[in-house]
Amino acid sequence: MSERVAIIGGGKIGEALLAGLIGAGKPVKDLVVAERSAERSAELAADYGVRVTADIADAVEGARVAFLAVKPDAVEAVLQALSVADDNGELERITVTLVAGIPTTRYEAALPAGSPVIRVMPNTPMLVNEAMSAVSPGRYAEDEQVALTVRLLESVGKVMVVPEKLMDAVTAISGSGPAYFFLMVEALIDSGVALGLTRPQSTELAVQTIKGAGLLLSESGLSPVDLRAAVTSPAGTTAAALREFERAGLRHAVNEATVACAEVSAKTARRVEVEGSSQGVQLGAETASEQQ
Ligand SMILES: NC(=O)C1=CN([C@@H]2O[C@H](COP(=O)(O)OP(=O)(O)OC[C@H]3O[C@@H](n4cnc5c(N)ncnc54)[C@H](O)[C@@H]3O)[C@@H](O)[C@H]2O)C=CC1
Ligand SMILES: O=C(O)[C@@H]1CCC=N1
Repeated sequence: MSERVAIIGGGKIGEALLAGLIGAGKPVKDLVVAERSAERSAELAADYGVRVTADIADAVEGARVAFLAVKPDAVEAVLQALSVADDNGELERITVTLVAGIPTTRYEAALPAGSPVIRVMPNTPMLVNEAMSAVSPGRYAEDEQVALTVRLLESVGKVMVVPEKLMDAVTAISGSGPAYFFLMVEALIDSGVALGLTRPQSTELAVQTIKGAGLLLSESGLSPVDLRAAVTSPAGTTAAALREFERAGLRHAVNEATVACAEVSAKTARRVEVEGSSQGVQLGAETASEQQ
């Protein structure tokens, strides 16, 4: 892993990628972060010993891969900076976007003709090398460039290659998914306190339970249905709890939540375009709906 990697945007997901790559053995000298917030830059430089610059062109100079980890509404400014950055000569730079909802066609329209673009939907467990990342190659990305991107992402978790039309669904399951489980654990901790546990007791019980349940699911090879059945004794305590979840419409809530998430993802490119044009920002020619 000697390729130089630039991360543009040192926020939550940019830091997760940075921490994950360093944890996986990527030398800090091969990493650079472009971050516009001075406060955030100082934090990242102090915590990871990585070079941080506010200048995107400086960050991507000589980089084999440029990961984009800014919010969707900052993408256009980053693309403008990238389009004026020197090309890498022989070394073709791969633009790997971690941004939700903006299609590869948008980047391809703004970058020099034929630039390889790869869209990725990661998640924050990348911080502990347990990411789930879905990868969709753009039309100019070559197999070797996809393989390099997959290899980098595999060093911080699991990777699945999917057609780009599935990215909204992926975002609704794994991209935003960690938040659903954190909400569940939050509610479980509060419930434990209401039942008489101290908050530290309830937190330890709930956190170890979600960790153990996740490991059991991923390592046993059994389905969630079988594992749930194994916990549920006839006329027992679990059956009483599950009946209340069903009565409250948990499955329906999960379904509605993921549909809402996917819809926001699908509308992101159009929203950014409308907001950008109302602020006089020019975006690339193609929209998400043209691409899908
Ligand atoms: N947070 C998450 O769980 C996930 C986020 N994503 C995607 O990752 C992207 C970033 O999300 P977060 O890390 O949560 O946001 P964030 O707001 O924590 O980080 C964005 C960072 O980009 C920096 N930035 C903005 N414009 C810049 C520029 N022109 N040059 C340099 N730095 C610039 C900001 O100062 C900020 O530190 C989003 O597009 C989101 O859709 C994808 C999967 C999961
Ligand atoms: O909430 C968001 O928009 C981002 C994308 C996936 C996870 N977080």
